Amino acid sequence: MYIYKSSQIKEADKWAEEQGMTAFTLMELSGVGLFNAIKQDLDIHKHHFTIIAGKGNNGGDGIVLARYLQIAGVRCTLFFPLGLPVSAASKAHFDYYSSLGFSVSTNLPDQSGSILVDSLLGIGVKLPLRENIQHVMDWMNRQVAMKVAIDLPTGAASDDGDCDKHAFKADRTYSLHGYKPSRFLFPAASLYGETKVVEIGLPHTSNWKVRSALDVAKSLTYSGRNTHKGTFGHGLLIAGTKDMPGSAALAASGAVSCGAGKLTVQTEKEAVPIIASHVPEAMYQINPHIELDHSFDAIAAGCGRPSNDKMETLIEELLAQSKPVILDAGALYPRSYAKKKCPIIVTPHPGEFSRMTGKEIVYVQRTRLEAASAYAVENNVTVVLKGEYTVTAFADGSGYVNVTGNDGLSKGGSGDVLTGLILALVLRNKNIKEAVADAVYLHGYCADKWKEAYPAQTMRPSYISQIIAEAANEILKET
Ligand SMILES: NC(=O)C1=CN([C@@H]2O[C@H](COP(=O)(O)OP(=O)(O)OC[C@H]3O[C@@H](n4cnc5c(N)ncnc54)[C@H](OP(=O)(O)O)[C@@H]3O)[C@@H](O)[C@H]2O)[C@@H](O)CC1
Ligand SMILES: Nc1ncnc2c1ncn2[C@@H]1O[C@H](COP(=O)(O)OP(=O)(O)O)[C@@H](O)[C@H]1O
Ligand SMILES: [K+]
Repeated sequence: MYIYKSSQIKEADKWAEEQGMTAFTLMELSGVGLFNAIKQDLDIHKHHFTIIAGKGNNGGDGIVLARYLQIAGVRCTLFFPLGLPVSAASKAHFDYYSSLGFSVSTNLPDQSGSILVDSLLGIGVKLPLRENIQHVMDWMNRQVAMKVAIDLPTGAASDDGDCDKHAFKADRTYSLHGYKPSRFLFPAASLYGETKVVEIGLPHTSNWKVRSALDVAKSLTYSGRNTHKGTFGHGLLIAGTKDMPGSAALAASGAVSCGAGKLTVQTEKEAVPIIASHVPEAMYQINPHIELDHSFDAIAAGCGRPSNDKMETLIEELLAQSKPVILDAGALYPRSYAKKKCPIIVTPHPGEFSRMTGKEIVYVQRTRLEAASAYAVENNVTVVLKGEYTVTAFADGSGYVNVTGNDGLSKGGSGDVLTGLILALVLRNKNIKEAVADAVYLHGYCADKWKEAYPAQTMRPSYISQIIAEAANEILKET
């Protein structure tokens, strides 16, 4: 499924119009698409729909939906509390609707029917909400009904996570043509409820997508013939200290459980027996340097390591060699990647990303897609900006939003496991973009599997590696 900013939707509409697809027709396609999607999800004949429409094209979608519901014999009433439609396509649909003898009102009813549809504002919203609409929103939020938003909940921004305090709190949202970025950006994301995309027949042009099980399955099935441990790559994990051996153990377990052919852990001498007791498959190295002609196929560095001069020296060595490098935790600091000779993947959580970029965490969180993408393009690196709806942004401006994972992962050590998973999949898949996005998906999927069976709080980061096998099986079954 694709993600579109409001400017991209407007461009798509303009392009379609230039090809002869009028705004009136696009609105018809939106309305019929909404009707079909809602009919599929709900027993519409058992409900009474109250549709609250605005003066723009979001309101127009509500008018078309109301017509299809009325024609199907479903109880439906249409209200324009802000006044009658003003946009040309909405006016035309309003006239057609009225010509069929269906009535409308400009006053709010005493109470909503069992389904309340928010068709007030969509991507044309400019926050904050004006006073004239605030009381309408408050009335809508007070109603006891199933609350359904068209395109986006009124009062949520489209392209960032901003929202108004009077915004509509939807149980379900039907988004047209693609998700809007705010679906994945807090606080707006919490207004959407369950969200579905309604196709309206426009071709897809966005290079931002939500990663799906189908995309990931490829990574899990490749095995090959006549293979040996070298086939699946030799990874180097630079992680852990004598005080923090656990991070290295978690990342190493993640890497071997997810398919790394061979793994060497570079760590402090005192940490070796502890890590080895968790990961007997790994080999160990104490020398804290990387030679230019090393024999590893990919390197991950930083888990359980402090940010200090020693780390910076190591990173200079890493940037000078040519194999893919994953940088996490102590390896994440503001620096230039201009002289790098290798593909770089940085995996910050929002706090680390704020430290790397000098931007406030609140700003980072509200603009995660934009902020991660700008950094990836500017520095020619891959960015995995972690958290709920992890954003993976690539140097070519494209990216993925991840929808797997849950609060069971909100525990120290989850990020270390992810680094191990990314290392393993980068070793196995020459397509780094796929490898990174797949690792992020799989990591979250393991947590979702746990949460299906047990309370999220009982999840431990170390379980992720144990769940991978079953999770991989399920992903394959889903596709
Ligand atoms: N390809 C697709 O996906 C297609 C999408 N389509 C649909 O079109 C929708 C976009 O329609 P749009 O551009 O007409 O804007 P829309 O969201 O109706 O808002 C404009 C209205 O909001 C008002 N308003 C704004 N801010 C406000 C505030 N703070 N407080 C109060 N009022 C405020 C503004 O008032 P004004 O500023 O003009 O006075 C104006 O009346 C899109 O979301 C989708 O549903 C399809 O129909 C076609 C194909
Ligand atoms: N509520 C959540 N929903 C989805 N993923 C989450 C959630 N909380 C944490 N995670 C994931 O868990 C991992 C935490 O990483 P990080 O903050 O680096 O932890 P640590 O450094 O302690 O290992 C990230 O992959 C993040 O996306
Ligand atoms: K809406």
